[in-house]
Amino acid sequence: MVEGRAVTPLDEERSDERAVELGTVLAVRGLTKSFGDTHAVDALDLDVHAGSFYGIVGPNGAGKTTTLSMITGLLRPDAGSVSVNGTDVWADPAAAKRTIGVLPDRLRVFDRLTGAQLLYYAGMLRGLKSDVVRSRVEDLARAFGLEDAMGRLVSDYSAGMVKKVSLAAAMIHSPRILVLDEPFESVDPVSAARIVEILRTYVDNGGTVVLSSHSMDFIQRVCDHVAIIVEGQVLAAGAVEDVRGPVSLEERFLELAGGRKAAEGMEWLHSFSG
Ligand SMILES: Nc1ncnc2c1ncn2[C@@H]1O[C@H](COP(=O)(O)OP(=O)(O)OP(=O)(O)O)[C@@H](O)[C@H]1O
Repeated sequence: MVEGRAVTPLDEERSDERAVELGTVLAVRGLTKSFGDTHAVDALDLDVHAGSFYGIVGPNGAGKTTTLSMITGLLRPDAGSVSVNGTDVWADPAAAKRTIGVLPDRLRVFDRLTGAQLLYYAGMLRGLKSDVVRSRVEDLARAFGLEDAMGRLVSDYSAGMVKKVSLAAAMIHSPRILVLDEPFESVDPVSAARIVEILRTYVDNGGTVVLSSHSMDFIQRVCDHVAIIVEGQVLAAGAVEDVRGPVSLEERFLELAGGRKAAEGMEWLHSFSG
């Protein structure tokens, strides 16, 4: 645990109401999940304040997707609690999900629909009125640069376009918090810049973004807070400047995740056959 870590015993005693009063939109306590012998998430704590742009980083298999899936009510934890905007996600999933927009990893979308149908369907599922949905679909298509693709089947979209339409679907009900698992994977730099702008405006207006990414540069540039997760535990969390200290976030990450030893013991690779 390093500087900037927000969790104290006092935090743990804090009621959900008090957490909201203090501006904590997401409070995770002791979250745990195993798959057989694999301890994917191990008593993980996390606090995210309203209006944060919060990045979650960690090596492959660190437990990021498992954590985000439990936070968004998609995967039941073995132990621990998640409170979103004062609602316990696993005690009242329906209420919690109303306030969350989610872009899951390895997303399966209804790709036999057109982009417009998919967004319309997402809005109707969220209980919005038909005319509201129609106007939001138009706004989202414009914002994500998908106007020309709205009439085409999602199955014919490129990987980046699927990401964008899925992100648009996650936002249609104006959630208080957006939880995005690797939102920029497969997205071109121009679209990524556009998405960042949309997310920044959302955050500037009081929304909260929690996203996972493998790009330290992106997290350092865009996020105000970061948590480094290794082997299912938070090793460092807090304001990006506090977590990185005098070095770059990438260096700090490599230090904590122990990524410098990888090439040792691979001398045979340089012996070149034939
Ligand atoms: N459904 C599952 N069944 C079995 N093991 C799983 C399952 N989901 C995740 N795991 C295991 O849990 C661990 C954490 O996986 P997770 O997908 O959460 O990592 P991650 O940090 O998102 O990784 P990446 O950066 O590669 O996406 C891994 O060891 C993974 O193999």
